[in-house]
Amino acid sequence: MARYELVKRSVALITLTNPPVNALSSAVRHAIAKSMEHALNDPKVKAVVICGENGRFCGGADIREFAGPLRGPPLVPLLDAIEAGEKPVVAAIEGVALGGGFELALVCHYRIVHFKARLGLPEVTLGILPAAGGTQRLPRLIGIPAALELITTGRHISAQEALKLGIVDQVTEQNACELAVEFALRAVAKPLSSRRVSMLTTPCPPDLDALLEAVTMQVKRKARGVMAPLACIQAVRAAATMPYSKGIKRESELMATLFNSGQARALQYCFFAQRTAGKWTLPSGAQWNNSKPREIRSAAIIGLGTMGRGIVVSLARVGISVIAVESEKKLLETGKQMVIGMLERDAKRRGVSASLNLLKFTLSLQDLKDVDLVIEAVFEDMALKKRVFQELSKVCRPATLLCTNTSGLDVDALAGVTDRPHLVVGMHFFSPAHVMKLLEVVCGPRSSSETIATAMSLGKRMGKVSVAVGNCPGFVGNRMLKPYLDQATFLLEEGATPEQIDKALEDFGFAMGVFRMSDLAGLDVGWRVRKESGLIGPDVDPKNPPRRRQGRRYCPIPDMVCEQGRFGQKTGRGWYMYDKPGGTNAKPDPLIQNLLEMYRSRYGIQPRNISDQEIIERCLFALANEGFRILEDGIAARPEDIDVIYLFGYGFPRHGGGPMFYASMVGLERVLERLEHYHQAHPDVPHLEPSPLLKKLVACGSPPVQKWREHIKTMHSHL
Ligand SMILES: CCCCCC/C=C/CC(=O)SCCNC(=O)CCNC(=O)[C@H](O)C(C)(C)COP(=O)(O)OP(=O)(O)OC[C@H]1O[C@@H](n2cnc3c(N)ncnc32)[C@H](O)[C@@H]1OP(=O)(O)O
Repeated sequence: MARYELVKRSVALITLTNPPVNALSSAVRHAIAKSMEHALNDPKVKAVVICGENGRFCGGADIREFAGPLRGPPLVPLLDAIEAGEKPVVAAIEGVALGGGFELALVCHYRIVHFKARLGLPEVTLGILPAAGGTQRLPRLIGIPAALELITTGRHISAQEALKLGIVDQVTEQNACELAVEFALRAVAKPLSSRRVSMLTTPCPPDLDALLEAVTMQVKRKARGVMAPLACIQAVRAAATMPYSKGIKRESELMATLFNSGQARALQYCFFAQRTAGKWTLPSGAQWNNSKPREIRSAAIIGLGTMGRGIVVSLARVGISVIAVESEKKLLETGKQMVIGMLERDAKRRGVSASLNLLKFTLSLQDLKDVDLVIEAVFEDMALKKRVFQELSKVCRPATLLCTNTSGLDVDALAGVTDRPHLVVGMHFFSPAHVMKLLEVVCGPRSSSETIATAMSLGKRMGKVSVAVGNCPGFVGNRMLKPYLDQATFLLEEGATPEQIDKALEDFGFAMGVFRMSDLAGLDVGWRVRKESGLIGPDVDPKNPPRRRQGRRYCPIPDMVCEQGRFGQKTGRGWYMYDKPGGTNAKPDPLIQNLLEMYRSRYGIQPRNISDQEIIERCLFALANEGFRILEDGIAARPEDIDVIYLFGYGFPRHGGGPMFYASMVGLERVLERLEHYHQAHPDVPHLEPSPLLKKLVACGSPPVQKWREHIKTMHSHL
């Protein structure tokens, strides 16, 4: 857990050895304590260097240990003792120094950093605060404003920024450990008192209260309802107003308010869920660690609409040559200009040069014969997509992977029109594709494991969080969206307004309420899907009651909104009104209010007061209920995958953990009871009928999310 060596006859070299990130597990803390004691008591040792094995200093506390009882030596006294020791201690930082790892570096008297290393206090992203003195030492070292920013955002910084801020003493391109040993030898004769950060006086700005107030407001605006950043601010205030001995107690009290909170549990769950999602597995036994992806050097994108343009940018900026295809000259030229602009802006922001040389624009599919992979991003129309796939089959070399960016159409039906169904897979990006981190990799029944591995690995290369899902209408994300949207529109019928529903969801923590999100996405997309699926238009049986379709409750209000040409932000009108087409400032529209009133009086609906609790329960429990069905159907392999999709693709608040984790946190019994209640009140809404899996889990004593898989029969997995 930590290796102890004497080097250069007088330097104790302590190497943390806890792969993969040298986390401070109880065993590691124990080993550090023992090694330090040895070093401080051995007269041969004049100085100490602490480093981490395999080029990684330390990734912080072992997050997995947070779930159980705390064991092993507590970190604060251990770190205080290192700082107080009479022999100079140098941290040799390579790779990462994060969280408790950064706090360990802060108690060392000197810090030598490799130029590629990253440092930071990301505890806030895990729902806690840096409680091993981080909130007390960092402000003393770099001042309140800079410390506040780092601690409340959890941002990682580069070695260069750390040097500029005064956190580290030297940045090196050499081996940091070797340099640290030299440095330690030179430090032996020097006094240590000014190197003990906890003994420094915090440089305090004259307008401390105003600064703290401004940061509090900013945090509340950015992360509504999130507790940890507010606790961080209070801890930093203590660093400014109290001596270290008192500040550290305050830090510990504040940590106690967070440590066992639901938000901390949710955020820590998200950390691991995100990593679990990459570990896809198929019933055949093929999985992430036994399926080799192909190398992709060149790709083609068909269609330069909003999605296509974002995908081109995502590929080109990671060094893949891209041929972009459009059907008309004018569309090609517009798309080209937009892609170039996007890439140039992106490159400027990242301080690199735009990879425009990787791009080629063409009107001819014939130009695609040699590419490694094609992503089709044409209009969401099955007949059109089939024509494209047939054509691609003829044009591309037999080994080319054919991918579709459809947001819900049958990937296997597309595979079926090609000469290579095993090389067909869905790559469902989210708009804007160069910004949104989610990628659903849709595995058709005939997609080969190599094809899936390639799509997953390409997603990772583009910086996406890729989740493997099965093939069904809407896949995971959009399939679950339907009951969520339905509940929102039923609530409109019953008396709520779009603003009220959005506010309840945004107060819950969603980045955007359902109606603002729909306005952003464009209301015409769903309208077209409803027409194609026979819910509206000439195929509807005239004898059908007006608010029922296909034997269940149906709300036609979204169709009425679209009939007025209100397609959302792009037309300047939707569920809200905007200053102009493309505007983003949503204001309640009296015309929508009138429409709702007329609608209710036409159908004799007496509007009622609807509580925020009912809004949250009906929307979110219906969402999770569909998630349970998706698990039963084998469309998602694990609840973590569903949660990751909602966190990264649909703005579900991280501190809620995702719809499935949220359901488990509320209590599955409670979710079941509320769904039964709402289904009784609305028997014509099948989505409110509790899923068999939910009932089964409750009957089994509501196991934690991580154990649900054991209760799912995978007989008919679609993955
Ligand atoms: C209870 C004792 C009291 C302690 C009091 C002091 C309190 C301190 C608070 C903290 O320190 S909280 C932890 C702060 N640190 C972090 O948030 C860092 C989290 N890790 C990362 O950001 C990244 O993992 C990384 C270090 C930047 C490396 O990224 P990379 O992409 O290279 O690898 P990953 O796939 O993310 O991780 C590999 C592997 O390691 C697991 N892991 C990473 N960090 C930790 C950790 N701190 N604790 C436990 N496990 C960790 C990760 O889950 C992966 O595991 P897998 O099994 O392969 O999925």
